[in-house]
Amino acid sequence: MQIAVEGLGKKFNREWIFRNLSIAFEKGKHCAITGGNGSGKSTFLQVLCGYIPASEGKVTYTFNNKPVPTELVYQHFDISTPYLELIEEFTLREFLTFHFKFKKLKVGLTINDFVELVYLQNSAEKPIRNFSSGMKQRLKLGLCFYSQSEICLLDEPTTNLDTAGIAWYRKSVEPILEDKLVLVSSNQKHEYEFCTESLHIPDFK
Ligand SMILES: Nc1ncnc2c1ncn2[C@@H]1O[C@H](COP(=O)(O)OP(=O)(O)OP(=O)(O)O)[C@@H](O)[C@H]1O
Repeated sequence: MQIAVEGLGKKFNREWIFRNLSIAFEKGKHCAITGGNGSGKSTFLQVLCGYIPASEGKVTYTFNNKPVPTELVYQHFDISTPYLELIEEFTLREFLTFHFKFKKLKVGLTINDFVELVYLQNSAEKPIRNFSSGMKQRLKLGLCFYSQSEICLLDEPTTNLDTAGIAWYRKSVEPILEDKLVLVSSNQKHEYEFCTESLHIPDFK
């Protein structure tokens, strides 16, 4: 699996957020996307996965040596970002049942296993609108960790997590590193210590 980024640029109105950005992401080479607040880390991740269009350049995805059309790329990744909306009216169990009709849960896991892995076993029948921000964050991360997708995009993964939650994140991300390509947009080293590569967005102004 490979994601090739060539001459990528994104501007909002007349302001270039990044430009002339070329890089290749490959399985096993987990990458930290770094830069200060407002430098364009989230924007880069969203362009990468096709949520918002590039202003110039292109992103090409290859799986099993075959190119994947942009409109089908979503089948291969999960993204956790502060902007991601959950369906607040659903209970956790209803939400997971719905979500895993479209995405595949990791082989061997059940929805009950998932709920335990994200430490939400006492909240399976609770509406998501009543979750705390840390509970929602563990849910978002779990959706990335425990799916069959090959790519895991994590935007500020420990946002809203307390010390125990951060320890949970660090422990939970380790086992997925063998199966998935993980890209982490972050300013905090403890979120991306496992990464072997880095991309500093301000270098592409
Ligand atoms: N939809 C939009 N329209 C106009 N400007 C935008 C839009 N989305 C982001 N921006 C601008 O693009 C720049 C980069 O924002 P982005 O959220 O990608 O930064 P970031 O590096 O992820 O920041 P942070 O670390 O604070 O989360 C900012 O100046 C932001 O105001």
